[in-house]
Amino acid sequence: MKLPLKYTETMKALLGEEYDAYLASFDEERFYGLRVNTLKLSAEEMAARGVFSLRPVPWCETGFYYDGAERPAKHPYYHAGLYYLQEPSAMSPAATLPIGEGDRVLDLCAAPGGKTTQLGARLGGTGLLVANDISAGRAKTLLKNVELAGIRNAIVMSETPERIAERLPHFFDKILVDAPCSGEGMFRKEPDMVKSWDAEMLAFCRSEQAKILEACAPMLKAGGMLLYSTCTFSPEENEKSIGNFLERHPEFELMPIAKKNGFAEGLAPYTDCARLYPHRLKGEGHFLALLRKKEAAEGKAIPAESGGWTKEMDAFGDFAKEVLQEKPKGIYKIYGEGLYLLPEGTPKLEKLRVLRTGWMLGTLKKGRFEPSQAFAMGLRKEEVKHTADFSLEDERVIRYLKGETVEAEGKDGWTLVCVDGFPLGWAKRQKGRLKNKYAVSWKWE
Ligand SMILES: C[S@@+](CC[C@H](N)C(=O)[O-])C[C@H]1O[C@@H](n2cnc3c(N)ncnc32)[C@H](O)[C@@H]1O
Repeated sequence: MKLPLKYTETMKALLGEEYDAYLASFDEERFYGLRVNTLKLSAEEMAARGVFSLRPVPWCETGFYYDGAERPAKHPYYHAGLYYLQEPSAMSPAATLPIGEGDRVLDLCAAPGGKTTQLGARLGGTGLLVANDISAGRAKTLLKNVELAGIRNAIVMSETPERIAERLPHFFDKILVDAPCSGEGMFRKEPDMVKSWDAEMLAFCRSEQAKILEACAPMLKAGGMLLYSTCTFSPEENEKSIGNFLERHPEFELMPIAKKNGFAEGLAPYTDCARLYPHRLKGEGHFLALLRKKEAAEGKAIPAESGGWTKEMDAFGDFAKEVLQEKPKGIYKIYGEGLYLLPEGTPKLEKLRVLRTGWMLGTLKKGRFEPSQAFAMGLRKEEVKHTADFSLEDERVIRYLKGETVEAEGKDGWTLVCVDGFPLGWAKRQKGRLKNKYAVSWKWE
């Protein structure tokens, strides 16, 4: 691969005698990664299924390498949201940010959702996860991945960091900024990225990163933590971005990141940061900085959404009685024709571009309730009375995912279709035939 001269000169200066090993890594095979969605099953349970040849990623408890030829994206378990395909070094930011039960977490540059789904799994259904991406198109992909993972407690939006900061000061316990960057760490995996690399792009990224970090400062509570990551090696976008931020914000301090599993120190004086290089570990490239906000001015309370059962929701009440073991608990809210279950403490978000608030249960139309794909994905089989559970080898699984009508005996009415006990979507059963209600845009191609 032909690398820009300016880039190789910088890397030589950065790596010294390690530079040749770094260059040699371009001739090595790339690593494929898969991260288990622990909202559905544990990493051990996934490995025990033996469907892929999984080897652990050392820095992420739920991450595994797999063989590229195995194509896990073309597998029913992928459609069941059992895992997310993620480059192994990209698993490090969300694995490094400490997450506690009940935290309010913001993933500010989130699309397509690799780290959002990881944070959602780490929250384990507690607290609140706000996933944002400035690009409206990419935010749609983010939403799909949040739904596929079965995350019930997320808000997905497409906003500028400044507008979120205006509305949600002192609100978050944790923030992850996986910043837009020049992508030098991806040159090996995606050689086309080299073409867009130049000084102008670097300058643009630096200025974006500074603006994004600036907006984060007021959003964190005192004691809150911010994990800044990039997939680039450039000191300007990494240690310098962090250094400039710390100069402007003495209320923040840099926290040490353990240097194990091949992680290298950040450049002095920011040695507490971590650098991931492809010649030192089995992954591409990343930079991580963990910051803690020592103090914050008292913030005023942000008004929270409230709900309450209304007559229109009775159609869902009837559905729940018929189909579910128990009606899910939480704040019920109608937006447009959609019925949603909101996580506790959901802030009022008027005037922000929000794609999704909480768990979308379905639509209420003309006194009828129609369950959504997101509802199916957030459920566990045990929560539903009527299911059609096929084994992985059953040819009806792929036929269902293709949108076909399949046969399965059982009680007439709404039925949750599952593979090996994991929900795939809805069907309406009539006389042993499952009328397909799988989301059209999710169909198996
Ligand atoms: C490195 S990618 C994020 C990858 C993502 N975290 C994941 O793990 O799947 C950076 C993202 O930042 C978004 N972005 C760029 N500028 C932004 C801004 N000012 N505010 C929020 N998002 C921004 C881009 O649209 C892009 O999707």
